[in-house]
Amino acid sequence: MKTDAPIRPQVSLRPIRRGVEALPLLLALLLSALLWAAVDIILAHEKERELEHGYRQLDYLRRTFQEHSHNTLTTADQILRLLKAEFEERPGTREFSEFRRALEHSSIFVQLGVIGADGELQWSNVPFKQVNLKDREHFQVHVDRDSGQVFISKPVLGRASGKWSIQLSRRLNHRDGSFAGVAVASVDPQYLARFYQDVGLQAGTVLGLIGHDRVLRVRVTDKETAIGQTLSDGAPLLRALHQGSDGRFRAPSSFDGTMRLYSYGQMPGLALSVVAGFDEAQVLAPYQERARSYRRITAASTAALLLTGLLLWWLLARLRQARQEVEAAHAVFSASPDPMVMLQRDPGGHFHYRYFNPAALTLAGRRAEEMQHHPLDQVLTPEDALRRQLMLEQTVRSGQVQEAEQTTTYPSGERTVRWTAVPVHDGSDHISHVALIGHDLTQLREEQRQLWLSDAIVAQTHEAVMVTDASERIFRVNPAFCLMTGYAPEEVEDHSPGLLASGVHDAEFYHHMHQALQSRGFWQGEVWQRHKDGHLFACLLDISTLRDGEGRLTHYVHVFSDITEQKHLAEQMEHLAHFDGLTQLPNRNLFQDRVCQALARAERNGTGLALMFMDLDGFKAVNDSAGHNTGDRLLVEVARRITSVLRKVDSVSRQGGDEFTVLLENLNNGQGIAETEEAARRIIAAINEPVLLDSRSFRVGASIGIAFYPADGDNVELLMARADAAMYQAKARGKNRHLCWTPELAPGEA
Ligand SMILES: Nc1nc2c(ncn2[C@@H]2O[C@H](COP(=O)(O)OP(=O)(O)OP(=O)(O)O)[C@@H](O)[C@H]2O)c(=O)[nH]1
Repeated sequence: MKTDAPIRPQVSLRPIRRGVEALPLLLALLLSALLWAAVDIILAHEKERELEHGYRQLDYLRRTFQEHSHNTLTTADQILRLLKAEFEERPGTREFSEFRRALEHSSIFVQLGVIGADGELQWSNVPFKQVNLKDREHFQVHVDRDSGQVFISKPVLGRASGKWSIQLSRRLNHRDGSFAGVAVASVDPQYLARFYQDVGLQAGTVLGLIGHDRVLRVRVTDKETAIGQTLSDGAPLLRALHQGSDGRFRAPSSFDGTMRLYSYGQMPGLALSVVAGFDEAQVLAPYQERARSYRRITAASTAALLLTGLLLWWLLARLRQARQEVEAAHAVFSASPDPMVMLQRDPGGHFHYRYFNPAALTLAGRRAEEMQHHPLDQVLTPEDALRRQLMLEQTVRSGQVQEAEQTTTYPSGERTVRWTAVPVHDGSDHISHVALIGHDLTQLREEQRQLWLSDAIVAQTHEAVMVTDASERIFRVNPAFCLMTGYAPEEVEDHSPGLLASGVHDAEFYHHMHQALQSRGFWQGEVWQRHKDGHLFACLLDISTLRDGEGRLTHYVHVFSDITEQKHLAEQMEHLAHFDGLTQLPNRNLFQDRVCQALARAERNGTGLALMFMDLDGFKAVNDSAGHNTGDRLLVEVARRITSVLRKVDSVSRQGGDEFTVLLENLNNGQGIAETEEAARRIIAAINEPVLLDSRSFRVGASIGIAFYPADGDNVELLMARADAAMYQAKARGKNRHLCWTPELAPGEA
C-alpha cells in the first residue's frame, strides 16, 4: 500500500551537541573565578582602607605623642632658660631656691642642676654628692662654643640620681661671653611614656622618640618601656627619616621583628623625631576577620556553583544518554517492519492515534495526517474500531499486557494481525496511553492454510508420500505410505528409505537414480519395494529434490504408487496379446514375429527352417457330441502333445479354432525335409492317441501342410500361405497326414 505523502517519523529529536554538557561546569568555573577575582579586589580595597584607617589613627597617635613630648621638652628647656637667665644675671649665685621649690613635686624632672666650668656639679634641686661631670657629652658640647641651642642628650644613668634620664643642657656664660658652666635639666624619659602606659596601648603598638644620633630616648610598647636603644644603620626608620622629615612606612621591627605600620615626624626645633607604630596584624585583624568571612562565603558559593555545574553536567549527560536511547528506540520504532502505534486515552475513555511508525501507516493505508490525533472510528471501520476499543479498554482495566489476533478490513484489504497491547503509565498509576505492537500474520495464516491444504492433500492422496531430509533420513510419511508399506510412521521416521529395499535392484540402479537426482533434481521409474511383511510390490516412483532459498538441498520427496496390479494386468494383456488364452501357446501374432525373427537369423546364418500349418480332423464332432468345454480341453491336450514331441527351440502356436502352426529352425539343408516330416509324423501320431475326457475317449487326427525356407519362400506371409495350401491339400488327400508344399500346389494359391 502506497501513501500519497512520504512517511516521516512522528517524533523528531534535535540531537544534543557533543560537549554541551560540560558548559554548565565551565560556566560555574568561570563564575567562581570571577567571584574570587571580585572578592580579591574587594579585599584588596578593604585592606587598603583598613591600612589607611590604621595609618590615620597612627598619625593621630604619633602627633599626640609628638605634641606631648615636645611640650615636655620645651617646658624643660624653658626652665633651663630661666635658670640660665638667673645664673647669668646674678653671677656668683649658688642657690636657686625658687627653682627647687618649683620643681619640688615635678614628675618631669629628675634633677635640675648647674655644672661649673670645671665640670663640678655646683647646684642641684635635689640633694647631691660632689661629682664631676666634665666628661659628659651634655657638658662637653657647650665648652668650646655657644650654639645658643638646647642640647638633648642620650639617656644616661645618673651618677648622682642613679636614674635614667635625658639631659637637656644649655651653656652658661660669664658676662664676657666666656664659658661659665652648663645648666642641665634631667628629664625622666619614663615621664614621656607613663601616660601612654597608664592609658594602655593597643597590643603591638610602639611609640618612640629618637635623636638624630640614632639613639632612642625612649621606646614605649604596651608591655614595656625601653631607654637608650640604638638603631642599627640599616633600620627602616633611619631610611625613612633620610627621605623625609615625616611620613609613613611599613617594616618589620628592628627590635622584635613584628611587622608594623609606622608614622614618623620631626619634632620642631629639636633634633628629635617621633615615631609611632601599630602591629600590622592588629590593624588588619578586622579586615582579616572580614576577609575570612568573605572567603568562607565565596568558598561556599563556589562549592554551590561547582556542585550546580556538576549536577547540570550529570543531568545533561543523562539527558544525552536518554536522548541517545530514545533515538535508538526511535530508529527501531521507525525501521520496524511491525506496525507500532501509541494511542492516547482521553478522559471519556476514547482512544486517539498519537504516534505510529511507517509500518503502521502502510498497514492502515493512510497518510500521517489522516491518523494523527484521530479517533479509532475515523481510521477503522465501525466494527473493527469497536473490537480495537474493547481490547484497549481491557488493557486499561486490567493494567496487564493483552494479546489478540484480529482480522481488520483496511483500504488495502483484510489483514490478520496479532496485536499486543501494553499499558503505558503517565508517571503515576494512571494509564494515559496504550502501545499497540502488531505482527502481521496475514501471509503466515495464508501459508498455514496452504500448508494445511497441502497436508490434507498429502494425507488424502492414494499415492504414498515419503519425505527425507538431505541426509536421507525419513521424517514424514502419509497414510497411503503406511497402507502401502505396512509401516507405521514412527517405525520409519529417522530411518533410511533403504528399509524398503527389495533387493531386486543392483547398486548400479541406485547409482543412476542418485546421479539423475543430483543433475536434474528428479527421478522417475519403476521400483520394486519390500512390504513390512516381506512381500515385494512394484511402484512407480517419483523422487524430487527440494532446495532452500540459497540453493542448498534440503529434502527429497518420494511419491510412489503401487503398480503391482497394473503390472500384472499389463503382463496379462501382454500375454493375451501374444498367447492363446486356452492353450497358452503363442498366438498368431507372436508366431508371426517369431517366424520373422527366425527368417532373419536363418538368412544371417544360412540355415533353413520349416513352417507347418496344421488343422485337426474330426474336431467338430467332439464339440458337437461332448460340448464346447470338452472340445476346449481336447484342444489343450492337443497343444500339450504337439509341444511334447518337439524340441524346446521349436515354436508351436495356435492360430485359432483347431488350427496350429509349428516352426522348426536350424534345419540342415540336406536333412531338413526329413527331420521336418519326421516331426510331422510324431505330431500326428501323438494327436491320434485317444484322449480321455470325463471318462470318454475321443480320437482326432491332424492334417499338416509344410513349407520350407528358403526353398518355398523367404517371407512369413508366403511361407504361411504355402503351408496352408499344403495343409488343404493334405485334407483333400484323405486327412491325418502331412504334405510338403510343391510348386504344383501353386494354382491353389490364387
Ligand atoms: N470347442 C471348441 N471348438 C471350436 C473352437 N474354435 C472353433 N471350434 C469349432 O471347431 C470346429 C472346426 O470345424 P471344422 O474344422 O470344420 O471341423 P472338423 O470336424 O475338424 O472338420 P474337418 O476340418 O473338415 O476335418 C467348428 O465346429 C468350430 O465351431 C474352440 O475354441 N473350441
